Amino acid sequence: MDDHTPQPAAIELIALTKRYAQGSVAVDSIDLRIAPNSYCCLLGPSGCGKSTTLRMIAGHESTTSGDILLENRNITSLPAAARGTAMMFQSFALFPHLSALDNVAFSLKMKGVDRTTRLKQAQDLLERVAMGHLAQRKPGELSGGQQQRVALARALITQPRVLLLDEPLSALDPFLRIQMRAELRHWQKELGLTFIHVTHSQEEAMALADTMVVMNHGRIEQVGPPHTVYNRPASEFVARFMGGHNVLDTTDGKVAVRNDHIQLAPAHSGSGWLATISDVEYQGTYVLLGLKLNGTDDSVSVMLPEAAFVQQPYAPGDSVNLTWAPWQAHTFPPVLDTPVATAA
Ligand SMILES: Nc1ncnc2c1ncn2[C@@H]1O[C@H](COP(=O)(O)OP(=O)(O)OP(=O)(O)O)[C@@H](O)[C@H]1O
Repeated sequence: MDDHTPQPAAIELIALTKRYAQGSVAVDSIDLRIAPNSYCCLLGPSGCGKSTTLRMIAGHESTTSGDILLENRNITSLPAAARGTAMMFQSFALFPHLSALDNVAFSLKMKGVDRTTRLKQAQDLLERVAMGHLAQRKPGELSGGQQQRVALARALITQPRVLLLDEPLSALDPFLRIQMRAELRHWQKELGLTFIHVTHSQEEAMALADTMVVMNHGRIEQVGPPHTVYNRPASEFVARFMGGHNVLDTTDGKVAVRNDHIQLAPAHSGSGWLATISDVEYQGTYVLLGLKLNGTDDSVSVMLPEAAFVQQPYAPGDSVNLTWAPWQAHTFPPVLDTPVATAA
């Protein structure tokens, strides 16, 4: 292979489609390439098809049509255990009555690997995730973070090329969730594997992903690094779904303006869009203002740094002028029939 040969994608989806018996299309002919050794988050509202996509990659759900390639190998019809993928589930789904060691060794036991070999491999993996000293503990005797590491070791024992994570953090309390996501990111880089993580949380996806895949109604709306998706949303849906944006109808068509890119001034002070403050929410480092555009039912949100708010404290009922720099009004690219969704 010469230096210019592109590396095969860790996972490539080609026109992947899932139609359930009742006729509804859960995943609608999606094309996607996921780069090797990357953290990819599938993100979207409930029902957009992200879990179905993950389950098809895992082999836990049949495909209606299309192909799934793992490092250029067509795995579409292979059983789950033969694909080179492993799955980590919500809340880690450890067996409560088994020790950490037996949890990790479990799938080797199912494969008929002898006891000495499987326990040795399980112990080695627990050492790798810094859990060797707690191998005999049961899940109930471990912290959330320790349980996550056992779940990771359990998923890794089959030596997958790609780890699939289905909302692994969603059942945790907010504090632990933030700690655990930092750990997941650390382990992905440390192990040099590709992680594909399904979440409905924009914040989680932005914190974790090298590549975000935003889905809606079974289709891919946008693929890209978090910074690009946030600053250059490909559609009105992405701008609204990612949050932090106002979608405004201007003479140039619809534009997205970040709520921290809108300037406020008292209404008598110049030209701009006239609005009335309806809500003031103190959030610590910033203050979030809700406004109604005068003469319309449209709402706008504006985020002010705390210091700016202290200098000019606005209150519900105040009339203000809204302005933004022209380069901070993001227009949407024309809609393509077939979304281009290449991340590798
Ligand atoms: N077994 C099934 N039979 C019929 N329809 C299904 C089945 N599983 C999922 N669906 C439908 O397929 C669509 C996509 O579902 P999917 O679970 O992939 O969405 P999701 O984005 O993961 O949502 P959530 O975040 O709520 O889990 C939904 O409309 C759902 O109702």
